[in-house]
Amino acid sequence: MSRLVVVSNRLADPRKPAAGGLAVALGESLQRTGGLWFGWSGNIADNTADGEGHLHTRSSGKVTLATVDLNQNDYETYYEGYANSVLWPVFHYRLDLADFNTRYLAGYRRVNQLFARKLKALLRDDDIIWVHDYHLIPLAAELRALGCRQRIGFFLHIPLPPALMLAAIPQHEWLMRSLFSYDLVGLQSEADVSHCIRYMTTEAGAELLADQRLRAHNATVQVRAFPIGIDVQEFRRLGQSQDALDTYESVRREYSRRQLLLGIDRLDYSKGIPQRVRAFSELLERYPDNEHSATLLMIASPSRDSVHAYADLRHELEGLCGAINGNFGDLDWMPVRYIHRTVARRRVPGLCRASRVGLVTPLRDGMNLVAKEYVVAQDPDDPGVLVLSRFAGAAEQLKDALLVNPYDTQGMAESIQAALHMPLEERQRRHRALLENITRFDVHWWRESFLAALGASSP
Ligand SMILES: O=P(O)(O)OC[C@H]1O[C@H](O[C@H]2O[C@H](CO)[C@@H](O)[C@H](O)[C@H]2O)[C@H](O)[C@@H](O)[C@@H]1O
Ligand SMILES: O=c1ccn([C@@H]2O[C@H](COP(=O)(O)OP(=O)(O)O)[C@@H](O)[C@H]2O)c(=O)[nH]1
Repeated sequence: MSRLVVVSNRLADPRKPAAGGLAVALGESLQRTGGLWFGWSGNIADNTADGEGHLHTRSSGKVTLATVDLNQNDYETYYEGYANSVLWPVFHYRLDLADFNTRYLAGYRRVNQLFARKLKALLRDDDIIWVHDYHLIPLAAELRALGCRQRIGFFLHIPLPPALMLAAIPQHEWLMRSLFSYDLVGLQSEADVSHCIRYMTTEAGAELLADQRLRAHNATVQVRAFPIGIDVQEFRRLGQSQDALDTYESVRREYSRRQLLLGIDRLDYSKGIPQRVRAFSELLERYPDNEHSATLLMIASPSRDSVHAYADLRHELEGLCGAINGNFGDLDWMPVRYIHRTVARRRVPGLCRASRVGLVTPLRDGMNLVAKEYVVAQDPDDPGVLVLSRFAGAAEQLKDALLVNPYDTQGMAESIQAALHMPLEERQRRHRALLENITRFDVHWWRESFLAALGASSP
């Protein structure tokens, strides 16, 4: 049987839980299949003779982890620069936040070339290679240039925006052309697939063939949606652990007189966190019955904080939370608890189960795994309600959530009020339907269906 080689910027030890959806999902997937997981070590090392990072390998169960250090310049231009100041904002529809600094592209190309060189030395002829996310779009082209003939698939974890938005990236032709070096390109949603096909046919002159295959530049690539899922069984097991039970009990005790609303995100402008706080403020204004009762608990895990837009967001949020607590708070009630810290993953199920409402309100999100985790964590006899942005990839699947528009403050306040007062029977019905979908399309379905399609693609 062929070995699976997974390549991603961010790795996690597959036997240790991690924050960030990609690392969580890939760790859980690789635990099943075994194989090689290659990517950035997370370290910055400037002291090598050739200026190139060392390769480290170690085993973790059935998985070999192979990682490369980056030097400071590459970290700044590739990770903070091209990946997180060009591709991340544009792919999340935020052209206003993009910084098209020409220095970034060189770093992005250099690191993709470095990864290709280091990885090639580890490859076997019959490996199946699965590359992940926007950091590594040109990796297959670099591997092909070095003579690699293996099957290579690509999965994009973030949204793919409409054609004209992509076209704002000065190097969009080069970037999108490099997708033709893959045999299969997987996206999170049907909306992303339609944007990709439209871009390829209108901007790249591609011909659309049967089965969503596109032909251009002497190559054919298939583009399909494979919405990522969670490991439902593993998350349930996590929910039954002592840590999860303790978290649940202590949160229930602390908020016994309150209705808890919960948000868990990386502190990222794509997650719609200020919009959520404004909607909560509107809720208290319009429906005063919630005063002294509703409490918004927001866990905002630090992320990419040396990129300007993230620091700005942090300040904005601190101001908003301070204002709402000042305006509405009382001696015995703080409406918002904002925690700028990562909570250990083992605490996530207990927090979700103790909350009456799960607030997942991104302005754009590739998928959003927290939405799925929130549902799985609920007590089926007395489930909480998921309030979900229609702009999260998850909304294409989770139609039984209360779908909201995060730009509509009033509408979102009304939906939160409806969630807080939803009759038990309706909560149970919605929860059953959501759980069925999440269980059916779990992370193993995602991995198996992507790899089956990659195996069936013409090499
Ligand atoms: O690695 P970081 O820069 O710290 O960021 C964490 C990850 O964020 C993004 O996650 C995405 O993948 C999730 C799983 O498919 C998806 O649910 C979510 O909507 C995406 O935002 C990013 O795409 C990853 O590469 C990062 O590792
Ligand atoms: O403080 C935190 C914040 C997030 N997470 C986990 O990190 C993942 C976030 O994935 P998601 O797809 O929602 O968003 P991303 O951060 O990847 O954009 C989920 O599994 C969360 O449970 C966590 O364990 N602790």
